[in-house]
Amino acid sequence: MKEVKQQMTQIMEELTAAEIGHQEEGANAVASSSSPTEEPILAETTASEVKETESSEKNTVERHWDFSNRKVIVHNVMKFMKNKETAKMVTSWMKAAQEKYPDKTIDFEKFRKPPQDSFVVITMKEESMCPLLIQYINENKLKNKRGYELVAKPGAEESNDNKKRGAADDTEHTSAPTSKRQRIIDESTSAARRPVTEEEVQNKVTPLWQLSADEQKSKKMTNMIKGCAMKIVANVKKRFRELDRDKKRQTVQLYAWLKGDRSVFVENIVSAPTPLRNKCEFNFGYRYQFDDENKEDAEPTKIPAVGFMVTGWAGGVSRPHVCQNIPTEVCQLVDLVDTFLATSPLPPYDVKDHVGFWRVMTLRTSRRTRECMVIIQHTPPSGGVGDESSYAGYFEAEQVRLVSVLTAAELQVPNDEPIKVTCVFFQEFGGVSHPPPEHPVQHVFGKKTLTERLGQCHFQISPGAFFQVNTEGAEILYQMVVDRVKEVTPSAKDMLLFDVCCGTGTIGLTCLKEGAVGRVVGVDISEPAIKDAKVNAVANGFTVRKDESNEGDSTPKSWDVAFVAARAEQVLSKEIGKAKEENLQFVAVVDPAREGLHNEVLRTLRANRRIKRIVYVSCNPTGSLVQDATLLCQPASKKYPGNAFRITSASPVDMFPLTDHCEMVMTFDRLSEKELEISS
Ligand SMILES: C[S@@+](CC[C@H](N)C(=O)[O-])C[C@H]1O[C@@H](n2cnc3c(N)ncnc32)[C@H](O)[C@@H]1O
Repeated sequence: MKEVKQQMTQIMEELTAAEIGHQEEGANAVASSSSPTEEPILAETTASEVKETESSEKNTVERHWDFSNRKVIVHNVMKFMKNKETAKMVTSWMKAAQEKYPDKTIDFEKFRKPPQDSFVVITMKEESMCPLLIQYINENKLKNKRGYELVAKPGAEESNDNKKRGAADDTEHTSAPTSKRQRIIDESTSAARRPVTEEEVQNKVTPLWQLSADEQKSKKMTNMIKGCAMKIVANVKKRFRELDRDKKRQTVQLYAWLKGDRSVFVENIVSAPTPLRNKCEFNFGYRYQFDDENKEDAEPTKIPAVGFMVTGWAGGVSRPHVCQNIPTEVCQLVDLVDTFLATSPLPPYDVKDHVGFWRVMTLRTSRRTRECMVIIQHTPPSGGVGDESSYAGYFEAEQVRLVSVLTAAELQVPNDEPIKVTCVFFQEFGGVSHPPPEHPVQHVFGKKTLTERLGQCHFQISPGAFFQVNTEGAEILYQMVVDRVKEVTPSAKDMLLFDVCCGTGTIGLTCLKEGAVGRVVGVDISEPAIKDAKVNAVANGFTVRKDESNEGDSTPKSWDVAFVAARAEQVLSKEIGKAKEENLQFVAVVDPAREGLHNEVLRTLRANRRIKRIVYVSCNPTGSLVQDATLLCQPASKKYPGNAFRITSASPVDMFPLTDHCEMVMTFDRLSEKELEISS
């Protein structure tokens, strides 16, 4: 504790307000097309160009990809679209997204559309606009002219692979366009190819693998203090200054809690006892074997395989065995699938040219319940996007053969009985990028869910439902939430918990089981997760509220839990309204995805005075948590009414040892009228 306080003081001294302010994105390196005959490869068009002259077909060639946090990539757009046509399409998305989120500003700065590729990269004016555009495109299931669904993703997510492809890609893109199949052949025989080293795999998957546990903790602590806690304080103070400048408003004095040096004290980080993941995702592709690595123009042998694609398609697939966060039973399954692929007539899917069959393998394992779920994603047997091949003749036989390989396996686990595969799903996906979580799966073997034990509860998990990826870490995280909820409980039975973004109901049900609250209302956008949550409630001994759509249901009137499958921003206010009819106190736990909470959810939480405490579990503490915390703590406004909150605890939990990620449990307590009083 002392150590952390010293660290905090030191950082406070080092850091000026300017340093923790918003960092502007670096300028893009853009070079003009050198030759008029050269095929313009990466056309970039700014929003002002679109607005000023729609007819402008100005193309420039960008030497380097720039995938910063303000970028959105939309896959499955038509190839060879004219610049004017692309501009029209992008502008129409902005307009529609703006209509959907009228209280936000959504606009883009520029876009790039490589003519022969089926994606467009859009640079938004601000980072916060990206999730809104992504949400609009993905949720509305926009389609291209051929009827393929568009898939929008944050540019940052695709940055690493593409950045690492770097120079090789530039060369390839600036040469004359070649046919898809020719390019595959060229690639596979490229003399420039080299084997990806084990160190590169570790650097990509577990970037902190060379640091000791203490060094990792110290690095993450600094990030949580500088990149999260201090940023929030700086942002809230900035809001006060802005209000001060706004003459129309009454001046609001800085709240007392923001005045000290240590407005937010960050507790010492607690780490998961093991880095092992319970969910691993691998790509199908080729492993390149070099018989003579020393030979300059050595040509590799292509071996179909499943594993990590750490340097993009060109680098091939690498074995995950060197990564310390991948359990041994998972590596054994990877080996088995590699052996299967060696004799499979169906090729791995080429993520670059969108041909081939086997795409992604997802494994979920539980060492506690000894279960293992396998999900195999593949292109439609009739061929994927732009793929003229047909795999239908082989698919059924190969499916049967793979299932029998998987289910015959006895996966050895240290000091325990072997684990067997308990369920297998296939997932047909014809899009270019990743399917959304609700994309259907086809059950082909065994159980339909995986069961995991956490604390005193057990949970069933469907293929499309979210579940924390580090079981032991999740137990620590949830206990922390239970403790924070218990702190405000005068009498647990009178306390109702709103579990916002509840997934399979884990947090709410754990709080109920631990006697921290008397009732839970959980909301999650994912239907499979909510179905699981309802089953989990009953399996753990609780009564589920009668579903209003299910008239004649014999569920008793008194209930312990209600789980609602909907967007939190659409139903939270209504659910709070219903709960107000009963004489209960409220506490909220929010655990959103990386984009953070929708503004409507933040507004609802602020406006409802009965919510005195919010426990915020964040997987993006230096990003969306900073924004959301600022909105909860800034002075009341028309848009965000209700007494502000203050941060009363900030506890980092390292759920992802060896990686840069860290989870934060932050407690927000509502300021009383007295605490809001103007003080000088
Ligand atoms: C980080 S997970 C947390 C799940 C759960 N609390 C747990 O610990 O397992 C985030 C959850 O937010 C859900 N989600 C995403 N957007 C949402 C929205 N707009 N409304 C409600 N839930 C949402 C996802 O389906 C996912 O289950």
